[in-house]
Amino acid sequence: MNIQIKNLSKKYGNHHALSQLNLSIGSGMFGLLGPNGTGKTTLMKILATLQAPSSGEVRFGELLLGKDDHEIRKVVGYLPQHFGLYERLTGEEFLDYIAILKGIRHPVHRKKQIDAVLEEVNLADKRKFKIRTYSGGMRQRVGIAQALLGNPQIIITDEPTVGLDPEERIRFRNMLGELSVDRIVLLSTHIVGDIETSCTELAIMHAGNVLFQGQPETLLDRMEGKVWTTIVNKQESAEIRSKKNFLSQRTVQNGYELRVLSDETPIGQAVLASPNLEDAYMALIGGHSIE
Ligand SMILES: Nc1ncnc2c1ncn2[C@@H]1O[C@H](COP(=O)(O)OP(=O)(O)OP(=O)(O)O)[C@@H](O)[C@H]1O
Repeated sequence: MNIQIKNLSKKYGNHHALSQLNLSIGSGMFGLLGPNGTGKTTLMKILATLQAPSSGEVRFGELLLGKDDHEIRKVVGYLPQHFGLYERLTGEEFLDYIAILKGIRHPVHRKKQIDAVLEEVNLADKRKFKIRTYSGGMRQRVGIAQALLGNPQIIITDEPTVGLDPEERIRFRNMLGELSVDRIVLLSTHIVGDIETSCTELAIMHAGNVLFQGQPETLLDRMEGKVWTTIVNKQESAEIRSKKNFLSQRTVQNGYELRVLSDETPIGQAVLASPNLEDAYMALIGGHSIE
């Protein structure tokens, strides 16, 4: 299974949320990275058949969005950004309810699937606990469990790591990584760290467009020799930060460590740094082309 998106556009009134977007998504974990308001949720909703595009084409293998939506819903599991859980139900009861809504009618089939998904998200031992007792990470794992019911080939998650503490975030990402071994897992996020450690491929989105699609390593290769770091005082820092090639700043013991984008030494004492994904993200979002 793969997803082919061609010239996809979505307008809300006069606002272009997506503009002629092209993406090709194969199996594995695919990260969709972009600032808030950039159109990620709109794209996820379109892929989950919850919203129609204004124009363009989306194919899931042979299935065409808009024509084969009933079939597409069987191959797609979706964890929305704002996901309501029934606090009074146990994890198991909630999944049973969703399984019925998904049309898994036979109680034996339902039980088998619920057992399997609870194992997959590592919640089997908490199945009899009420959802109101679950931590943020456990709630997101129930969210993935419901998306997995029906055994879809594609799992779409919209900003699933927001609100998780660092440990939960890492565990959650690892779990998505395991699920992506034999599926497409789409992870939308504005957190660079989510992508850095877990995605085999990524797209960087900004203002309804895709600025880059490919492997994280490709992006890092393109940044090689262009990222410089320098330690400066407060006044120098303010000066550099006002320039277009400024990437990021970190407070250190003897001042501020700045990272800047440049084809040659930007200032005397700057040294060449090993580029990271955040550098690439900041450069692309800042309007620099990285070829
Ligand atoms: N139903 C709507 N009507 C009008 N404008 C909308 C609607 N939904 C989204 N938008 C606008 O479209 C743009 C893209 O929104 P979208 O929610 O897809 O972005 P996003 O990248 O997912 O951001 P966030 O993480 O904040 O949800 C935003 O400017 C948003 O205000």
